[in-house]
Amino acid sequence: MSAAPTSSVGPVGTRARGAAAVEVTAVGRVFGGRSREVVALQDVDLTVAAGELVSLIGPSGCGKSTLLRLVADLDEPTSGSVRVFGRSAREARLARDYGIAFQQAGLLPWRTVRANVELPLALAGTGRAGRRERADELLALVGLSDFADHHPDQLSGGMQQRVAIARALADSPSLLLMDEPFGALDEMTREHLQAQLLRIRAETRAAVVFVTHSIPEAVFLSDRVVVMSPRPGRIRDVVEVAIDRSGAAAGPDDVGDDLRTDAAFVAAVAEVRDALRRDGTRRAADAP
Ligand SMILES: Nc1ncnc2c1ncn2[C@@H]1O[C@H](COP(=O)(O)OP(=O)(O)OP(=O)(O)O)[C@@H](O)[C@H]1O
Repeated sequence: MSAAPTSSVGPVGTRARGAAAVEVTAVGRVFGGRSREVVALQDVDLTVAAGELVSLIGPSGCGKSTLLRLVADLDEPTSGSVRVFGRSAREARLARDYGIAFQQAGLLPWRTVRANVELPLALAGTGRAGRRERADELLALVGLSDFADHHPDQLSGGMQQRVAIARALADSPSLLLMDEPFGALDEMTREHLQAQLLRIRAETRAAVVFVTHSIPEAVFLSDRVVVMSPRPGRIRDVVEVAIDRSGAAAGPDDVGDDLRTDAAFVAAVAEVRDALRRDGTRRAADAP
């Protein structure tokens, strides 16, 4: 694997003023040796503005997770470049520019639920009282206040995932990278957390890159839905979602029902579905 150069524009390690949250330029990622090459991504260009919420959707194996991992500096591109707030993905990771919530909750089993949520704050040097207050606030948000002193193995998979989401939000990151974070949850919890994500995003103005298999989820959450094609993974279509979310997720019990029945929502769902079908990726829409 040869990595792309990761030198920064501007002073090393500083966030470029006015820079996009994510700027992916001509990125390719090839796995394996010459005889068994898998071209997971090819010629991918994607810009996510500060504060924008962009979903990636496409059939299994089209490279959604790979793209997210490149942004998170968990992997390096074979070609092209990835920049986060104007600096390299590595510098952004070291500066804790983003929070991550992936399919696997990835909690530390020896720490309590609260201590897991507090972890990013501890790394950031937040004092004990501040950490506890923020963790308890986030655990209330994801409906787990009663489990703060439990350990992860005492929780269901869905509950563990909610802890991971709370942890990703702990340090109020400017960018959230989320890989099917609600995939394992029951429908009611999923809709609740989708609505809360909109609310959190409105409050924090964080940019979000969100991988999902669900067309309604992508449309409900996103300013733009990026439709990817099967291998080699490329961006084939971008659907703008111009729905008015100002009334969505008004309170903790709101699940965004008004938005989900809105004519513009229904039309956008149809548009994304058409885009997936045009690309011959009918299997992508496997969620309600
Ligand atoms: N570490 C790796 N080594 C070899 N091949 C890999 C590796 N990671 C991913 N791939 C391959 O790259 C392609 C893209 O995988 P990726 O996980 O990004 O797809 P995806 O769109 O997220 O899939 P899903 O929707 O099923 O999660 C697949 O063909 C996968 O087998």
